[in-house]
Amino acid sequence: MGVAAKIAPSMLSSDFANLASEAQRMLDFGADWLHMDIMGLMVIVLYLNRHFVPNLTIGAPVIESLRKHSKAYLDCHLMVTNPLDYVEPLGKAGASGFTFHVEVSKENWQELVQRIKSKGMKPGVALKPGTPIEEVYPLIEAENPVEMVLVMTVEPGFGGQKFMLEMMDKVRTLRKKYPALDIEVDGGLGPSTIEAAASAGANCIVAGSSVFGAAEPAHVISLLRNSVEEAQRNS
Ligand SMILES: O=C(CO)[C@H](O)[C@H](O)COP(=O)(O)O
Repeated sequence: MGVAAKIAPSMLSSDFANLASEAQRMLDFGADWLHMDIMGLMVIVLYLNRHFVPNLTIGAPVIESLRKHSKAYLDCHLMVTNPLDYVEPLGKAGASGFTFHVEVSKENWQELVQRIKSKGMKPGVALKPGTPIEEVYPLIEAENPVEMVLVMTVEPGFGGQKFMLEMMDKVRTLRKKYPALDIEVDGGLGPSTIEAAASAGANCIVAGSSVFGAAEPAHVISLLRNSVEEAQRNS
Protein backbone atom coordinates (compact mmCIF):
# COMPACT_ATOMS: atom_id res chain seq x y z
CA MET A 1 0.00 0.00 0.00
CA GLY A 2 1.35 3.46 -0.81
CA VAL A 3 1.00 6.84 0.83
CA ALA A 4 -2.50 7.59 2.14
CA ALA A 5 -5.02 9.08 -0.27
CA LYS A 6 -6.14 12.57 0.72
CA ILE A 7 -9.10 14.07 -1.10
CA ALA A 8 -9.18 17.84 -0.73
CA PRO A 9 -12.12 19.77 -2.17
CA SER A 10 -10.95 23.20 -3.28
CA MET A 11 -12.99 25.73 -1.31
CA LEU A 12 -12.39 28.21 -4.15
CA SER A 13 -15.46 26.63 -5.75
CA SER A 14 -17.59 26.95 -2.60
CA ASP A 15 -20.12 29.61 -1.67
CA PHE A 16 -17.81 31.92 0.29
CA ALA A 17 -20.79 33.52 2.02
CA ASN A 18 -21.48 30.15 3.68
CA LEU A 19 -17.93 28.92 4.09
CA ALA A 20 -18.37 27.10 7.43
CA SER A 21 -21.40 25.12 6.27
CA GLU A 22 -19.79 24.43 2.88
CA ALA A 23 -16.72 23.08 4.71
CA GLN A 24 -18.83 20.85 6.93
CA ARG A 25 -20.79 19.63 3.90
CA MET A 26 -17.55 18.52 2.22
CA LEU A 27 -16.34 16.74 5.36
CA ASP A 28 -19.70 14.98 5.67
CA PHE A 29 -19.32 13.89 2.04
CA GLY A 30 -16.00 12.20 2.93
CA ALA A 31 -13.32 14.84 2.30
CA ASP A 32 -10.01 14.36 4.17
CA TRP A 33 -8.67 17.89 3.79
CA LEU A 34 -10.06 21.27 2.76
CA HIS A 35 -7.92 23.02 0.16
CA MET A 36 -7.70 26.77 0.75
CA ASP A 37 -6.39 28.89 -2.13
CA ILE A 38 -4.72 31.99 -0.79
CA MET A 39 -4.15 34.46 -3.59
CA GLY A 40 -3.06 37.86 -2.54
CA LEU A 41 -0.78 40.75 -3.15
CA MET A 42 0.69 43.73 -1.41
CA VAL A 43 -0.23 47.20 -2.57
CA ILE A 44 3.33 47.80 -3.68
CA VAL A 45 3.29 44.57 -5.68
CA LEU A 46 0.04 45.57 -7.35
CA TYR A 47 1.58 48.91 -8.20
CA LEU A 48 4.56 47.22 -9.81
CA ASN A 49 2.21 44.76 -11.54
CA ARG A 50 4.13 41.81 -10.17
CA HIS A 51 1.40 39.86 -8.43
CA PHE A 52 1.67 36.07 -8.64
CA VAL A 53 -1.76 35.33 -10.08
CA PRO A 54 -4.43 37.65 -11.55
CA ASN A 55 -6.94 36.98 -8.80
CA LEU A 56 -7.61 37.73 -5.13
CA THR A 57 -9.23 35.31 -2.75
CA ILE A 58 -8.89 34.84 0.99
CA GLY A 59 -6.29 35.43 3.68
CA ALA A 60 -5.54 34.69 7.33
CA PRO A 61 -8.72 36.37 8.72
CA VAL A 62 -10.90 33.94 6.77
CA ILE A 63 -8.81 30.94 7.87
CA GLU A 64 -9.16 32.17 11.46
CA SER A 65 -12.94 32.46 11.10
CA LEU A 66 -13.25 29.02 9.55
CA ARG A 67 -11.02 27.48 12.23
CA LYS A 68 -13.57 28.59 14.85
CA HIS A 69 -16.14 26.35 13.15
CA SER A 70 -14.03 23.40 12.06
CA LYS A 71 -11.26 21.08 13.22
CA ALA A 72 -10.55 20.07 9.61
CA TYR A 73 -7.07 19.91 8.09
CA LEU A 74 -6.78 23.23 6.23
CA ASP A 75 -4.43 22.69 3.30
CA CYS A 76 -3.34 26.23 2.41
CA HIS A 77 -1.83 26.93 -1.01
CA LEU A 78 -0.08 30.29 -1.07
CA MET A 79 -0.19 31.97 -4.47
CA VAL A 80 1.62 35.09 -3.37
CA THR A 81 4.99 36.64 -4.15
CA ASN A 82 6.00 36.95 -0.48
CA PRO A 83 5.00 33.73 1.35
CA LEU A 84 7.31 34.43 4.31
CA ASP A 85 5.05 37.34 5.34
CA TYR A 86 2.12 34.93 5.77
CA VAL A 87 3.73 32.21 7.93
CA GLU A 88 3.09 33.96 11.23
CA PRO A 89 -0.50 35.10 10.51
CA LEU A 90 -1.55 31.78 9.01
CA GLY A 91 0.04 29.81 11.83
CA LYS A 92 -1.86 31.92 14.33
CA ALA A 93 -5.06 31.63 12.31
CA GLY A 94 -4.98 27.82 12.49
CA ALA A 95 -3.73 26.69 9.07
CA SER A 96 -2.60 23.04 8.97
CA GLY A 97 -0.54 22.90 5.79
CA PHE A 98 1.43 25.78 4.23
CA THR A 99 2.43 25.25 0.61
CA PHE A 100 4.51 27.98 -1.04
CA HIS A 101 5.66 28.33 -4.64
CA VAL A 102 9.23 27.43 -5.54
CA GLU A 103 9.30 30.18 -8.21
CA VAL A 104 9.18 32.94 -5.58
CA SER A 105 11.21 31.22 -2.85
CA LYS A 106 14.57 30.50 -4.45
CA GLU A 107 16.42 32.69 -1.96
CA ASN A 108 14.62 31.85 1.26
CA TRP A 109 13.06 28.36 1.11
CA GLN A 110 15.20 27.06 3.97
CA GLU A 111 14.03 29.84 6.26
CA LEU A 112 10.46 29.35 5.07
CA VAL A 113 10.45 25.60 5.83
CA GLN A 114 11.98 26.17 9.23
CA ARG A 115 9.46 28.90 10.15
CA ILE A 116 6.46 26.91 8.82
CA LYS A 117 7.46 23.90 10.95
CA SER A 118 8.07 26.08 13.99
CA LYS A 119 4.44 27.24 13.73
CA GLY A 120 3.25 23.62 13.70
CA MET A 121 2.27 23.54 10.01
CA LYS A 122 3.21 20.98 7.36
CA PRO A 123 5.47 22.59 4.73
CA GLY A 124 4.84 21.95 1.06
CA VAL A 125 6.26 23.31 -2.16
CA ALA A 126 4.23 23.98 -5.31
CA LEU A 127 5.35 24.42 -8.87
CA LYS A 128 3.66 26.04 -11.85
CA PRO A 129 3.25 24.07 -15.10
CA GLY A 130 6.25 25.76 -16.74
CA THR A 131 8.66 25.08 -13.86
CA PRO A 132 10.97 22.06 -14.26
CA ILE A 133 10.56 19.36 -11.63
CA GLU A 134 14.29 19.39 -10.83
CA GLU A 135 13.76 22.73 -9.04
CA VAL A 136 12.05 21.04 -6.10
CA TYR A 137 14.62 18.25 -5.55
CA PRO A 138 16.83 20.28 -3.20
CA LEU A 139 13.80 21.08 -1.03
CA ILE A 140 12.86 17.40 -0.73
CA GLU A 141 16.41 16.27 -0.10
CA ALA A 142 17.29 18.99 2.42
CA GLU A 143 18.15 18.20 6.03
CA ASN A 144 14.95 20.04 6.95
CA PRO A 145 12.75 19.01 4.01
CA VAL A 146 9.34 19.95 2.67
CA GLU A 147 6.77 17.22 3.30
CA MET A 148 4.63 17.58 0.20
CA VAL A 149 5.03 18.63 -3.43
CA LEU A 150 2.07 20.22 -5.20
CA VAL A 151 2.25 19.75 -8.96
CA MET A 152 -0.05 22.34 -10.56
CA THR A 153 -2.02 20.83 -13.41
CA VAL A 154 -3.41 24.21 -14.55
CA GLU A 155 -1.95 27.70 -14.48
CA PRO A 156 -2.69 28.86 -10.93
CA GLY A 157 -5.33 31.56 -10.49
CA PHE A 158 -8.76 30.18 -11.25
CA GLY A 159 -10.87 27.06 -10.85
CA GLY A 160 -12.61 25.33 -13.74
CA GLN A 161 -9.64 25.08 -16.11
CA LYS A 162 -8.58 22.12 -18.28
CA PHE A 163 -6.32 19.46 -16.72
CA MET A 164 -2.83 19.44 -18.27
CA LEU A 165 -2.11 15.77 -18.89
CA GLU A 166 1.52 16.49 -19.75
CA MET A 167 2.15 17.37 -16.08
CA MET A 168 1.86 13.66 -15.26
CA ASP A 169 5.50 13.20 -16.34
CA LYS A 170 6.46 15.32 -13.33
CA VAL A 171 4.28 13.23 -11.01
CA ARG A 172 5.71 9.96 -12.38
CA THR A 173 9.28 11.20 -11.98
CA LEU A 174 8.63 12.34 -8.41
CA ARG A 175 6.89 9.12 -7.38
CA LYS A 176 9.70 6.98 -8.77
CA LYS A 177 12.33 9.02 -6.96
CA TYR A 178 10.43 9.52 -3.67
CA PRO A 179 8.08 6.56 -2.96
CA ALA A 180 6.92 7.90 0.44
CA LEU A 181 6.38 11.55 -0.51
CA ASP A 182 2.97 13.23 -0.44
CA ILE A 183 2.37 14.33 -4.04
CA GLU A 184 -0.59 16.63 -4.59
CA VAL A 185 -2.18 17.57 -7.90
CA ASP A 186 -4.42 20.59 -8.37
CA GLY A 187 -6.43 21.79 -11.34
CA GLY A 188 -8.98 20.09 -13.55
CA LEU A 189 -9.19 16.91 -11.45
CA GLY A 190 -12.41 14.92 -11.61
CA PRO A 191 -13.84 11.58 -12.76
CA SER A 192 -12.42 11.94 -16.28
CA THR A 193 -8.86 12.84 -15.27
CA ILE A 194 -8.26 11.06 -11.96
CA GLU A 195 -7.04 7.84 -13.52
CA ALA A 196 -4.12 9.61 -15.21
CA ALA A 197 -3.14 11.37 -11.98
CA ALA A 198 -3.58 8.31 -9.78
CA SER A 199 -1.65 5.96 -12.05
CA ALA A 200 1.17 8.51 -12.29
CA GLY A 201 1.45 8.35 -8.49
CA ALA A 202 -0.45 11.34 -7.06
CA ASN A 203 -2.03 10.65 -3.64
CA CYS A 204 -3.37 14.08 -2.60
CA ILE A 205 -6.12 15.18 -4.94
CA VAL A 206 -7.49 18.72 -5.03
CA ALA A 207 -10.80 19.04 -6.83
CA GLY A 208 -12.99 22.14 -7.02
CA SER A 209 -15.57 22.34 -9.77
CA SER A 210 -15.92 18.57 -10.24
CA VAL A 211 -16.94 18.15 -6.59
CA PHE A 212 -18.93 21.33 -5.96
CA GLY A 213 -20.64 21.09 -9.35
CA ALA A 214 -21.65 17.45 -8.93
CA ALA A 215 -25.20 16.31 -8.24
CA GLU A 216 -23.66 13.89 -5.72
CA PRO A 217 -20.37 15.28 -4.39
CA ALA A 218 -19.96 12.28 -2.04
CA HIS A 219 -19.92 10.00 -5.06
CA VAL A 220 -17.17 12.04 -6.76
CA ILE A 221 -15.08 12.14 -3.57
CA SER A 222 -15.31 8.40 -3.14
CA LEU A 223 -14.53 7.80 -6.83
CA LEU A 224 -11.38 9.96 -6.52
CA ARG A 225 -10.28 8.04 -3.42
CA ASN A 226 -10.97 4.64 -4.99
CA SER A 227 -8.94 5.56 -8.07
CA VAL A 228 -5.90 6.51 -5.96
CA GLU A 229 -6.17 3.35 -3.86
CA GLU A 230 -6.67 1.11 -6.87
CA ALA A 231 -3.70 2.63 -8.71
CA GLN A 232 -1.56 2.00 -5.62
CA ARG A 233 -2.69 -1.63 -5.43
CA ASN A 234 -1.75 -2.10 -9.08
CA SER A 235 1.62 -0.39 -8.89
O1 LIG B 1 -5.45 26.34 -7.20
C1 LIG B 1 -6.43 26.48 -7.87
C2 LIG B 1 -6.44 27.53 -8.88
O2 LIG B 1 -5.23 28.18 -8.82
C3 LIG B 1 -7.67 25.63 -7.63
O3 LIG B 1 -7.50 24.92 -6.42
C4 LIG B 1 -7.89 24.65 -8.71
O4 LIG B 1 -7.93 25.21 -9.95
C5 LIG B 1 -9.08 23.75 -8.39
O5 LIG B 1 -10.19 24.02 -9.13
P1 LIG B 1 -10.74 23.04 -10.25
O6 LIG B 1 -10.78 21.67 -9.66
O7 LIG B 1 -12.07 23.59 -10.56
O8 LIG B 1 -9.76 23.08 -11.40
